[in-house]
Amino acid sequence: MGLLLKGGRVLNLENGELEARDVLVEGRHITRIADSIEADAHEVVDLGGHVVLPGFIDMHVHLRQPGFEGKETIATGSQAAARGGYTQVACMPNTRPVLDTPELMKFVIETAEREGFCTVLPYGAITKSELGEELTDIKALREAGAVAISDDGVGVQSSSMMREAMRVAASLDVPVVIHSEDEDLAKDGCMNEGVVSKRLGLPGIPGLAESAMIARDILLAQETGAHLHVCHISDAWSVELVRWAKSMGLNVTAEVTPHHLLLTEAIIDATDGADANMKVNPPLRTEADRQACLRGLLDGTIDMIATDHAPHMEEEKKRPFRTAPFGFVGLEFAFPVLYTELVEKNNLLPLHELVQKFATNPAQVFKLNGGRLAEGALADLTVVDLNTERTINPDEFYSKGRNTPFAGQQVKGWTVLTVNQGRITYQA
Ligand SMILES: NC(=O)N[C@@H](CC(=O)O)C(=O)O
Ligand SMILES: [Zn+2]
Repeated sequence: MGLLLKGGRVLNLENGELEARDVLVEGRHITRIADSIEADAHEVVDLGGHVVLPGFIDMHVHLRQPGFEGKETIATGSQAAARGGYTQVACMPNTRPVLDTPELMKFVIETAEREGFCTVLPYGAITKSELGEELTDIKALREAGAVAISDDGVGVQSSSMMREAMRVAASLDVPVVIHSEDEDLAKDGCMNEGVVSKRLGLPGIPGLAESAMIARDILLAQETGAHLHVCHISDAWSVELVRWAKSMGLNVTAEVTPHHLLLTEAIIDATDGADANMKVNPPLRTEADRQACLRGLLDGTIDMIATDHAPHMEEEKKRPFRTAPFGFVGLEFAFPVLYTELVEKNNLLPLHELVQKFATNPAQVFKLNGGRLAEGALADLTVVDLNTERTINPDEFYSKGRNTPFAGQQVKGWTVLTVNQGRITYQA
């Protein structure tokens, strides 16, 4: 018995047309897409004209397991992902212990298969315990299923260590995914360095702490031939550097978060730094930085959207701005908030181009099986309602995290159905 999705409109990812089609899923694959498919002998879901998209892929999430299960688990985080229309997420290794061994790759993959609601692709750490002192066994991590390597949460400070990591990664065709942060420049800042941090008397993190590291790593990627992927880009010069690297033909890619595309430090200014739910790393920056990120996304300098879903406990986020942990949740509303702001309200790009940044591009860049809607493709898909406006309400989250500055916003584009490898993982 197959799963028959009747009466949906399938998005043509090339030309943006919405085509009235039925979609038949058998086993883990899409077996037919046609004007009308006979319903007998299949489980039928009526899509009522809603829009069928390839399942979203998020290359930057924190699932917190093992070690910080109070913040999130593989089960709750992947369920949040499914609710947000995601079918694949790549989880960062800044857990406890850090994901730096083949056994831990196996632990994440098997826990997700047993308890999860989407495909979970673990990152292996670049250095043991993310201490920046000793390289992990990158080959063994890859063989155990690491999607790429990253020390996300911290930057690799030592240039020679990063150079060696890129040499090994290049020889194994493993992407190097960087949290670019020069700790010496970032010191113990808690927000963007500038007029607002000065007014509030809070220690700042300059944009340079990010861009200087990106410059270093682009040069190392040039020398070693590694594929360099830049995480959560937030600064105008960083975007410029990635644009330059691409123009030189280097294998450099980048992601941006919904918050760096839509928010600035002005929200911290307006609330006098009283709410640590506005604290994230890299920090919300200036309007000029935000515009640069937006331009980078629109002209293809930035390849994809990633949420950097980073759940923390409510008590932790109630601490003063200076001492609360960095991070926002994002999986459950990333698509609606960007669809509403970029496509619906401001007409900055068409729907199918936004979807490319949510699905097609991450699949292509990281060579994943996904991001396609076609007969024979993996049945990873999401169905969204582009008409109904609803409020982003943290009380409804499947994630254990409630920490988001987007709470209360009214947005459209909510997922009504998610299918991961033929299995319904979310239904509104
Ligand atoms: N982004 C954040 O503010 N926090 C992330 C770490 C990270 O992605 O750098 C976290 O693990 O909480
Ligand atoms: Zn990071």
